[in-house]
Amino acid sequence: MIEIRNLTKTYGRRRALDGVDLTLGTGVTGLLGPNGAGKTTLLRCLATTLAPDGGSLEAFGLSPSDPVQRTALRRRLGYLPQDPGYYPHFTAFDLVDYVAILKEMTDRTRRHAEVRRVLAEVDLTEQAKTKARKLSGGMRQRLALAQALLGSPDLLILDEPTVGLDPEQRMSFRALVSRLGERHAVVLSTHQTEDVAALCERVIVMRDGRGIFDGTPSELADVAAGQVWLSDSAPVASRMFWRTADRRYRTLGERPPAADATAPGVEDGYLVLLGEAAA
Ligand SMILES: Nc1ncnc2c1ncn2[C@@H]1O[C@H](COP(=O)(O)OP(=O)(O)OP(=O)(O)O)[C@@H](O)[C@H]1O
Repeated sequence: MIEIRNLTKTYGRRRALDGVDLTLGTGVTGLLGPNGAGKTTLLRCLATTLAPDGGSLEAFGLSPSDPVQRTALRRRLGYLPQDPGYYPHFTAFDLVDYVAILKEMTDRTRRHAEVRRVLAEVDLTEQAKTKARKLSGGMRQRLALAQALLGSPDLLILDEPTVGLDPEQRMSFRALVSRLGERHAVVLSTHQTEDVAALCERVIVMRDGRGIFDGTPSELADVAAGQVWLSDSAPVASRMFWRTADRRYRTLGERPPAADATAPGVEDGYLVLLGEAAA
């Protein structure tokens, strides 16, 4: 459905994308990677808001480099950018309606029905008449998602959708996105390994403008197999350890004295992978 081949993008002397190859289908795909890895740049190319320098990108057989096909592609995608702007004095309804007008939904009755539908989908029906500036951060994030859902796009592109949400909001947001993943292709970027474990069928780890891992969350966790340990005292010889909720020490790497082996999680695999990539 989406084919990306050898995609490159350079800002000045900085290679933000350094030959990305990717094929995407339905379901939820997560892009994970440290700051500056190129996630936003890749999502912006996919959302057709940024032109790559080289390589090819095609979604649903449509290429954004062709103006006519680009317009057709835009009709089939919804995009939640990293910093969605909003007009503070608009109500939730008016904001989504405004985007619907920009999306060329000209029939007023049908457009308003669609605005009500997407507001209900993100559980903001009761806030429809509330001004955007009075909404909480989590509600505003859901409002931004609502505009991306207009017209039931085949492809949803979500750039760090869980940023700024509290744990409860994150949980309901994840439930919403995994529900959407049943019907749409969803690509999201995140710094939260819990997001990936909870809702992505596939995870791509990026670093320095390249994909360095492509697999399921449990395959990513397996990268740290045999390298995760729990002990009662702090491991003196290791720098990769942290306190757990049950007041033990979780160590990545060599086995500390008197430590028990434990099953790796997505975060463990991610950290080991980044450590290996940096070595
Ligand atoms: N408009 C721009 N002008 C110059 N450099 C840019 C621009 N946008 C991004 N970059 C650089 O390109 C690289 C990739 O940035 P990008 O925002 O795609 O990374 P990211 O993985 O999304 O990072 P983060 O997790 O911090 O959002 C970084 O080195 C960044 O500084």
